[in-house]
Amino acid sequence: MSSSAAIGSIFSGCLWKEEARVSKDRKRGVRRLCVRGSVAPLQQRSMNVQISESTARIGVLGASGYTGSEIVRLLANHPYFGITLMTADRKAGQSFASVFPHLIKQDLPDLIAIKDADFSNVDAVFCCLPHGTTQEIIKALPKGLKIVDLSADFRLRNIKEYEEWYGQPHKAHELQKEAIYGLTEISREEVRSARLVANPGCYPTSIQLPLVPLIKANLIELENIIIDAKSGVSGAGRGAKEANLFTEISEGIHSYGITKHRHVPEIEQGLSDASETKVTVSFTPHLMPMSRGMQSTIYVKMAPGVTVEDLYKHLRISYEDEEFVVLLGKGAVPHTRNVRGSNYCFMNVFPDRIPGRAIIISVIDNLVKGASGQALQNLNIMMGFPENTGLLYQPLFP
Ligand SMILES: NC(=O)C1=CN([C@@H]2O[C@H](COP(=O)(O)OP(=O)(O)OC[C@H]3O[C@@H](n4cnc5c(N)ncnc54)[C@H](OP(=O)(O)O)[C@@H]3O)[C@@H](O)[C@H]2O)C=CC1
Ligand SMILES: CC(=O)N[C@@H](CCC(=O)OP(=O)(O)O)C(=O)O
Repeated sequence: MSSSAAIGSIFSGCLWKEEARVSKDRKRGVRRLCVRGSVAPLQQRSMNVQISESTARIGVLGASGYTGSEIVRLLANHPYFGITLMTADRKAGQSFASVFPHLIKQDLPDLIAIKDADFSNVDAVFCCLPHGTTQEIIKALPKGLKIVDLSADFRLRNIKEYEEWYGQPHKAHELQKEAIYGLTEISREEVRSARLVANPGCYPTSIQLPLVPLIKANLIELENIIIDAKSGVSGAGRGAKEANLFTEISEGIHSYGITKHRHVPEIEQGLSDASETKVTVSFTPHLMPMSRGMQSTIYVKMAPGVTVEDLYKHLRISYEDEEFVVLLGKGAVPHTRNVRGSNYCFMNVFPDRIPGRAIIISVIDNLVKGASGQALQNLNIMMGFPENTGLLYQPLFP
């Protein structure tokens, strides 16, 4: 797809009132959503976005997994992206609807093995594969493709650090240099011109969104950042594991990866970039008996003379123009259930009872802002579309 055939300029923050129906663009082999709709500008911030009438052809690698299927769900409301390729491993050869019956209404290609994939029919891919399998697969993809990789394989700039924390050799050093870390609100401009985006991990997304602006503004101390985080079980993927059985997870919570979780270097990389000095954190994740959702509770010491009101004001200024990051009203507690199924990050900041300290709470849906939603936000930017396209799903409640 080329976005050069401009037919108009639109506004960022558009609210699409959609009437969608599925049809098939036979010439391009795209099964797509045709959208008739009107654009209601929410903010008059013209971006002169180049809109083409043609639909970008999307491949979803690992479509039989949780993040892959979440991409498919989100693309149901995307007017410019149509899925032409879906791959699986064990489930190759099956229809997508037989693996995910809840998405039966979408007209989709069958799941095939990556070795049988024809990429001549694809403009961009979402790579939703386990880390460790991804580097060689991406290395072999045609060079013209835009790629958003949801795995951890290209998130760490320091190859040695990757090899240490992931316990395996990195197999695509050159690509690592090219990859842009796609925490959208923080690195939007670099994402715009990227060919390969490393989509952040779910915990690092929920943690960096509040901390990066506060660190950049020197409002918090860099020592003694303590992060207590909790995730729903879908964060562990769909593959069967004894530790993730209902009987192991329900009616209890437990910590895991204490001091050793793979997201530590990713969080520290982002916070160190923000402060331009090495930052270390204490990070302990927990598994919660819920299918989706993530909360990070972050304990920080404020810089001398700084108050919680200063943190609040700075977060408000940092995110007031952002569609997906929401600083709640003073005192309101972010709940994971209030962002479920949506691309929102809700956050807030509270005074600790210990003077000089603050408590920050950030919640996301691990599968949306923590994975597939942010991935779509990034690809929209890479392809020149408004970044909220297909992402205005409101949270599911209850
Ligand atoms: N779940 C989450 O909340 C988040 C996940 N991520 C990352 O996104 C990636 C995908 O995660 P998720 O969707 O949860 O994982 P799943 O285990 O649910 O899905 C993995 C997908 O990859 C396919 N697959 C597995 N092994 C191979 C292989 N060797 N070659 C080709 N395809 C393979 C599977 O196919 P099949 O099922 O047919 O065997 C499946 O489609 C991972 O790297 C994960 O760490 C990132 C942020 C959050
Ligand atoms: C509940 C659970 O198990 N969550 C996963 C994190 C999911 C994620 O973001 O994983 P990647 O960094 O591998 O992409 C974990 O802790 O490993």
